[in-house]
Amino acid sequence: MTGLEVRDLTVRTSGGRTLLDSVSWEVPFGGRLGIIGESGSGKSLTAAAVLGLLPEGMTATGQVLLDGRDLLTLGERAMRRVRGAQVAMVFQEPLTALDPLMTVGRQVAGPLRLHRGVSRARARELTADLFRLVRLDDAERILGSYPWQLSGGQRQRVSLAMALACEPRVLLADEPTTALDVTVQAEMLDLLDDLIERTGTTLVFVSHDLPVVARVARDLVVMRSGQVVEASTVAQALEAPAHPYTRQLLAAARAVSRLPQEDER
Ligand SMILES: Nc1ncnc2c1ncn2[C@@H]1O[C@H](COP(=O)(O)OP(=O)(O)OP(=O)(O)O)[C@@H](O)[C@H]1O
Repeated sequence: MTGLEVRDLTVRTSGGRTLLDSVSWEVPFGGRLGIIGESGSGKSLTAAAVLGLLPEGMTATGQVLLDGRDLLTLGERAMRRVRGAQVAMVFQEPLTALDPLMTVGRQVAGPLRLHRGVSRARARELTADLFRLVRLDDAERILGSYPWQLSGGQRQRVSLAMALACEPRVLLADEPTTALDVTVQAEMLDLLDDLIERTGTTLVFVSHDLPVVARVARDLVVMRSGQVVEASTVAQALEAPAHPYTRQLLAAARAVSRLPQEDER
């Protein structure tokens, strides 16, 4: 398949605990997959395994096929070329991804120079373009700002710009809007939706929040205790969830009334 395919991905701790148990899913290039599940279900570990960033001591078996090439077999050097350039990631809390001691302009320009081999001046221009792309007003000022000088929403836009800098084929987003307030969250999701649409980037969006996933994803994988319990489309899961756990997630989302009730749709 041309796309990203995870096949029988199993992750164990050095103590032999199985954290991911034969996880399989696929997303074609240009597709949008949402991975949903409660805290501890294995969503973040799945993303980490795809990027070759599992914590020390954990081992992964199975396959992570990007356009048919198994990323699990690559060494660290080869994986570093995949990360950022082919599969990029946006994290829940941008402060963990951003260096507090470096201006955000330099943090985005750095990988651009590395991966695209452009001059310092060109990298700065491209970074300003990216900041405008993620709708950061006053891109010039923001280039010279440190992460702590920006709002949470601005920081998340910067990390999105950083992730998109090398025009990755796949964008992995791990709860990228959870730390934001509801209005900023909605703006970020609209922005992400628009950018994905325009650039044709493949999206894998990880969240515990079904309404959020429903906004940006088309296909859906539901995880529980390290396993995939349901794989369908978002529309189908909202219409007729097959697994009791998916029904539970749906009921919980409807209880906080951010999804239409059945009789309203
Ligand atoms: N470094 C680690 N060492 C040992 N166990 C871990 C480690 N990281 C995660 N786990 C365990 O792996 C399981 C899956 O964790 P994971 O972080 O992938 O869940 P999640 O679905 O992303 O949850 P959340 O929504 O809270 O981020 C959990 O049981 C967790 O306790």
